[in-house]
Amino acid sequence: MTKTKPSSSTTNPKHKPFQVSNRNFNERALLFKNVSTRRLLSKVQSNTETPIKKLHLKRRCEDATSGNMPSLTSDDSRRKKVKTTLGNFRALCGKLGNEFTGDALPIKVSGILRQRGKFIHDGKKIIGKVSGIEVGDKFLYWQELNVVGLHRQNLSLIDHVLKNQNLIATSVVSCHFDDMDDTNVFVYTGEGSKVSNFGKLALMNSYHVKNPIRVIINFNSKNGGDGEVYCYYGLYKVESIWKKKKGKLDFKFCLLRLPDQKSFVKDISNGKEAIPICVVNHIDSGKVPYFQYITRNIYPECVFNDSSVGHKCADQCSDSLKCSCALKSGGKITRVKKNEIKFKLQIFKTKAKGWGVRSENAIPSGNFICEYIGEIIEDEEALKIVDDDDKEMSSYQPVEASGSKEVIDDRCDSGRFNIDAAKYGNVGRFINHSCSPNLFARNVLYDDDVPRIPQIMLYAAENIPSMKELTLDYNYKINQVTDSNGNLKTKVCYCEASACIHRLY
Ligand SMILES: C[S@@+](CC[C@H](N)C(=O)[O-])C[C@H]1O[C@@H](n2cnc3c(N)ncnc32)[C@H](O)[C@@H]1O
Repeated sequence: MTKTKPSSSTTNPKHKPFQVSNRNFNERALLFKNVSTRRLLSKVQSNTETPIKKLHLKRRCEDATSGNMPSLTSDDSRRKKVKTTLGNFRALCGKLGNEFTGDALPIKVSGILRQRGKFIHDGKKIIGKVSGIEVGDKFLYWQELNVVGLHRQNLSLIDHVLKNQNLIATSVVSCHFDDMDDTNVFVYTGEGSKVSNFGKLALMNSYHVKNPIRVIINFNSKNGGDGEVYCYYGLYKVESIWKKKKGKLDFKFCLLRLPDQKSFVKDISNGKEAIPICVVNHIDSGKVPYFQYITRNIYPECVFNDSSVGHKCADQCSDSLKCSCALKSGGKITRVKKNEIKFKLQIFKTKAKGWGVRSENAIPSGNFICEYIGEIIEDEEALKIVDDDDKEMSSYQPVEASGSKEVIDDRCDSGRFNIDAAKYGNVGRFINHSCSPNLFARNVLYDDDVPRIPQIMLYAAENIPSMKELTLDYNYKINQVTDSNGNLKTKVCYCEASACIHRLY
């Protein structure tokens, strides 16, 4: 995912607000003088007092429909239709996945569905809510947005329509998720080849018209093989426009979320977990430090180069007494089919330990909570991280698979693996240590993963009431943690358990 510096403030001195005069944007210029939009936009005047006038553009275009108009089909049945259509889309993708790859696959599938007349609201560009779609809905392909009528462009990030002779924006797709510290304010930078000048004009007009615009955020993971997810954030209106540099086509549009919509909690997993993971902070104004959310471990190169690495038991590890991997972990290897989070986990700010994790649902003992995911690193690297741990509360001690030193060894040349979740990780990276933990860790082999290096799965060790912090025993040995120079390191434990030994290590 492209990471940009958060820039939610509309008072950034670098980006002065600009206003345009009607003279610079008129249909005559666009239609008859063959003046390019670029040239027109370059005439945008900064710092004029004239309010932005509506930009007119005559073009043959289908007429706009309001999504809020009562429709013959009820919203419920439309929703069912949306779900069925998306189900069909994904089933077809699965079917044709061997014949078509990359972008060709969803394009092919969308072509088939169009031929079959399966597009919802086909031919209509809706302004406002699209019946059958709800805030928080996720889409796996750009083309799915088109099929359900949420965003009718296959190439452009800004969709638009002619309404009363004005070209106005109907929806925007953005990859700049990091601009959204607060989901009520959305700063759209509108950069890149997929933002047409018509799109920008439409957004400018929407500033004047104040029509609702659908905002769709694209989470694109480059690591961890998690693919793309598009999430519908709801309806917004253009509140202000900022011009970055005089004479250039660089604009920022500040969009505000419209009231009276389903409340929306930012999901720190970016839609990658089946159940969204929200962040709450009732302690201070601190934000969760940046990391990339992944749902699969990232393995070092040596794992793939070394054919001896990875589990190769002919009997698929069915006998833990014979299996070498299981023997290495004291016969403790478990097999699981799926590592999907089933409980509504929440990341929250604790009083003394930085961020922690709790569940909004009560968790019965023995249930799977989550995997501890990150980058698999070797011991030497892990030492460097121990060196860094004093710098800030939310630094990450690498967690050894199983938490005990004897378990996983001889995988890479230099020995054991540790999991470092500092740059890449999942919700597991926020689970704190307790001397009386309510979770326990197990090494498991994951059925479909190659190579089969054990992964760390976390389970409930007892019945856990809702909103109680989930904790783990980090299993550090007191007076045995040293930095890379061999100096002994200590850390105070703030777990507050009656059995607390007051030292983490
Ligand atoms: C895996 S992270 C856990 C999430 C972390 N609290 C955060 O804010 O991101 C481990 C770090 O959390 C802190 N921590 C976890 N449990 C703790 C405890 N019982 N007492 C003090 N600090 C703790 C330590 O700084 C430790 O290095």
